[in-house]
Amino acid sequence: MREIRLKARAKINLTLDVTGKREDGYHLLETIMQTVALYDGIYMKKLEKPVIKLKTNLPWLPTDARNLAWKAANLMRETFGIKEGVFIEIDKRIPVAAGLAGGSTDCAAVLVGMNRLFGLGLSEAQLEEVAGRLGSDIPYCIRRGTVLCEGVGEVMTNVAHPCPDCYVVLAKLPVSVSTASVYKQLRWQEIEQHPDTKAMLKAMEEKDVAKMGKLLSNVLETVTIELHPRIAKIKARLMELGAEGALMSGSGPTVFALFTDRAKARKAAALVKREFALKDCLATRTYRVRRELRGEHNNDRNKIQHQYK
Ligand SMILES: C[C@@](CO)(OP(=O)(O)O)[C@H](O)COP(=O)(O)OP(=O)(O)OC[C@H]1O[C@@H](n2ccc(N)nc2=O)[C@H](O)[C@@H]1O
Ligand SMILES: Nc1ncnc2c1ncn2[C@@H]1O[C@H](COP(=O)(O)OP(=O)(O)O)[C@@H](O)[C@H]1O
Repeated sequence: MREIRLKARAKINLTLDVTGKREDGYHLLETIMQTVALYDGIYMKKLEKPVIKLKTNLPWLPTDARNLAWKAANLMRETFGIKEGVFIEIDKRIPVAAGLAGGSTDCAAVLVGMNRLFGLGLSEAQLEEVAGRLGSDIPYCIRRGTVLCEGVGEVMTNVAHPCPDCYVVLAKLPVSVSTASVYKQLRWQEIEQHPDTKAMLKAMEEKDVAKMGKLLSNVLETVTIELHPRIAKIKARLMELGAEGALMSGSGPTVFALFTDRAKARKAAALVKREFALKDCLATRTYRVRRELRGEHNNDRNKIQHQYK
């Protein structure tokens, strides 16, 4: 194989709780992650020269070792003694620094692409292990689907009954939020309202999107909404426009809202985009991976055949 095209999909956090802090300062999480259909296009081609060349459609995005996709290719070359080089082109469609794991998912896709392009034969479990060396939510971006993530994101459990298919509006304020400063400002011991993760899993089992909407909860909102109160206004407007629920994703600033009706979701996205003068506001849908389409919730990672579409 000389070249490959992959779709690196974004994620949202349906619930996000902070349950403690590690000795190194990282916060311990309990979060239900969900893949959405929105993706960055990734094209990879083998090069004879031993170099990593990266190109993106965003002129200001770094294309050197600061880019997680570059880091992924580099780590794979070093770890597995790959002599040839690789050209990577990223068609960035996921808003950057948005709480949608755009960089992490590009990184995961490049790990998958290197595995296939160079015939390394690594299992999903092995890819997840390599991914964990590059960032805490990158193993999830390898696995995808509806996954309960604990630890700092790397302890993953496939959810028995994944999120029912529904429409998702993503609305990002044009502000940048530093994940590091959100965690730093979070007074996790004083949090009063914690997500009810078990109830969310039950609502998914019942395929009850309305119930899920009411249970959406993210403790990082307390910090980011204080910094950017317009996040709360966008949430309220999306609810007025018929959303079953609305929440900030990850450390923000993107707000997502769940809809059962496609036309309503598209209309809400168009209206919110105009009313709040947003560059990034669109309607997408939840994305299920093959194991979920087959009704499996196998946590034996070695048995899961890797599929990355
Ligand atoms: C908030 C979440 C939820 O899914 O997603 P995003 O908003 O990034 O999408 C993640 O926990 C984002 O994890 P990750 O992507 O690894 O965060 P990074 O930007 O690498 O971390 C920046 C800094 O945030 C702090 N940090 C990060 C993760 C964590 N569990 N606890 C922390 O305290 C650390 O100080 C770290 O140095
Ligand atoms: N391939 C990439 N795509 C987007 N951002 C990247 C990438 N590689 C590195 N970054 C850097 O990662 C930072 C966080 O971006 P991103 O992963 O999109 O945000 P988040 O973690 O909030 O979802 C950005 O400041 C960006 O410069």
